[in-house]
Amino acid sequence: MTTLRPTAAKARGAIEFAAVTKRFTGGAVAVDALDLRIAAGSYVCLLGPSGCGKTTTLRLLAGHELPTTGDILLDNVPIVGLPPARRGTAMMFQSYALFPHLSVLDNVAFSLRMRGVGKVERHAKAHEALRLVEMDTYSARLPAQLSGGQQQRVALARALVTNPATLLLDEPLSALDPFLRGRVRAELKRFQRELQISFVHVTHSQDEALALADHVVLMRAGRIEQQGTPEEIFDRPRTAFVARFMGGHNVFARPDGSLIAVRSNRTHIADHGQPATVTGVEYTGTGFGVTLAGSGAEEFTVALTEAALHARPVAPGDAVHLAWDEADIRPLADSTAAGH
Ligand SMILES: Nc1ncnc2c1ncn2[C@@H]1O[C@H](COP(=O)(O)OP(=O)(O)OP(=O)(O)O)[C@@H](O)[C@H]1O
Repeated sequence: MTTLRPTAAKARGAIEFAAVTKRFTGGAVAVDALDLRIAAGSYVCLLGPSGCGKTTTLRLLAGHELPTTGDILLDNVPIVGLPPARRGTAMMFQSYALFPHLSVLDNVAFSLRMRGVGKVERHAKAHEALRLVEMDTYSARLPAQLSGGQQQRVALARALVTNPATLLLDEPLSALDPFLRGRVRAELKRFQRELQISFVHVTHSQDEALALADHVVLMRAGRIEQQGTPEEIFDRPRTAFVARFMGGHNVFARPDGSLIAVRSNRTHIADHGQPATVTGVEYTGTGFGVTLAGSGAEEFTVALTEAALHARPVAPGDAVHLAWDEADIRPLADSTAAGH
């Protein structure tokens, strides 16, 4: 019997999208000539605004959609011609997708039953998957008799029971309250490390992507706007879109029309510099967030420590200047002429 935990230290789940385009009938191009390589055993977050093609990318990998053109490989095997159950992928659905009338054990064993696996073997594998997520003692319960976090772990066991090389997760944390979200997030990361398979996780949340991913892929209109480690994406935004989407940055236009990004916590309120008017001051718990309006339609934010605000108080309506250090400038590839 195959085991869910790797015996040898061999990572699985290397993914390659080669020039993949998905055009839906009616003409919408959801994924546009996507080239993407994901290393085996890595945690990848697909991030981007609504409609940018994240879910379609995941569904192409799962086999729930077929590409219009291009190839997809999993561990060097072309998978486009394979049905979802034979691809080596598994999708983790929201915990509310558990069958309410089936026990935890039967929920987890369900996909094996669909594949014609005999009762003894499927129960053995379901118990193993439940042990992995520390839920085996609950195997006789119904989903309604579990907490939200426990249901989420059962949903994870249900996806892992087929021993996939890559686990696909579409907004897995969005239905959870903030406390549980943090806990389940930490567990997902731990399971991914232990299993040494790749996780491809679709999210709207910048924080989630930064906290979880080894590799962040930020999409825009069916293409990759920027990809890299969380630090690279956050600290070295390539375009104004990335700086704005990731948040925590201000985008300033220089007199020559070029754009730069400066982190909100490196933007200072000063005597000279870019003129701006304070529009709000909010306590954030770790300090204060000051929002400001520029001369045009621009909006800026400055993150101040409590000490900095008290040393130089500001209030809505104040006319101030914004300044930054040379070392904190991140030049952006686009310019005001590009229409941002
Ligand atoms: N079955 C479909 N038929 C036609 N167009 C579709 C279909 N599914 C998605 N699209 C379109 O493809 C584009 C990408 O959709 P997709 O669901 O991949 O985006 P997303 O980034 O996951 O968005 P969200 O964050 O809102 O879920 C959108 O413009 C969407 O309207």
